Amino acid sequence: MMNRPAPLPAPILAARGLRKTYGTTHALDGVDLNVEAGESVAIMGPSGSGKTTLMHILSGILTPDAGSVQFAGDGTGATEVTSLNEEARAKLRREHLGFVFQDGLLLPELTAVENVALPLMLSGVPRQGAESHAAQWLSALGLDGMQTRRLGELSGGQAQRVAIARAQVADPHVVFADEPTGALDSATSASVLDALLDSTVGRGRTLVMVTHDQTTADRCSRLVRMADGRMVADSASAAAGGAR
Ligand SMILES: Nc1ncnc2c1ncn2[C@@H]1O[C@H](COP(=O)(O)OP(=O)(O)OP(=O)(O)O)[C@@H](O)[C@H]1O
Repeated sequence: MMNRPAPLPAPILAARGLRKTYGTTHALDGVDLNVEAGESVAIMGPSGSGKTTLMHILSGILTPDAGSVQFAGDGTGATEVTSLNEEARAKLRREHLGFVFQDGLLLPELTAVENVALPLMLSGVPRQGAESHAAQWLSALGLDGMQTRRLGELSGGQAQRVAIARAQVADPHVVFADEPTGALDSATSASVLDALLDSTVGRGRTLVMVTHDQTTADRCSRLVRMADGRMVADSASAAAGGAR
């Protein structure tokens, strides 16, 4: 038994006062969000409510008009993502963040193992080492024997598993997923979601996921709801100590 509580770790992501406007549209209208390491956060809300904009700003794909995002997962203290230039944000994304999109976005001319190895090779890992690590991830995601298949030779669920392997291969602290099962039937969707959760929060990593699907959201430890560019509900603040 510990006789005093461990110090609270800093959130892995801390967003303050995020605003983003497109013309007269307030895509984000003052969003604050802390994400703790090991959480799986589902972001839900109507179409156009700002979910993707929020995720893109949290992950340094987009910069906000106002507000800040701090990332504390690279072992060097908190990095103010919003003050980095495009090149530094690209490096941070490549080395510390993973991405899974609805349509996988695999390169069709590359094999599964080449697609998964690519992020490592872009970070300077030699091809052989990158591909052997990629093959291990494909295997962990149930894709033994699929290494040399191209996108057109994979089912939708298999392609999403390849996309998950690619998102994990550089061992990112946070994986961002935008409707990762949105294009799949419900049985395939459930097994791909299992793979995504096992490979992220199952290993103590953090998952931030946009979804329209309540069943998918229910598998996450936390649910954040957006409406009109604002966060209108957060299960972590609804229950004392957070809903985990
Ligand atoms: N590049 C852009 N240019 C102009 N308007 C944009 C742009 N990106 C987003 N918007 C607008 O900002 C608002 C929020 O968009 P966002 O994509 O974040 O919503 P969302 O909740 O992810 O929607 P969906 O569920 O339909 O994907 C919408 O009104 C959208 O039309």
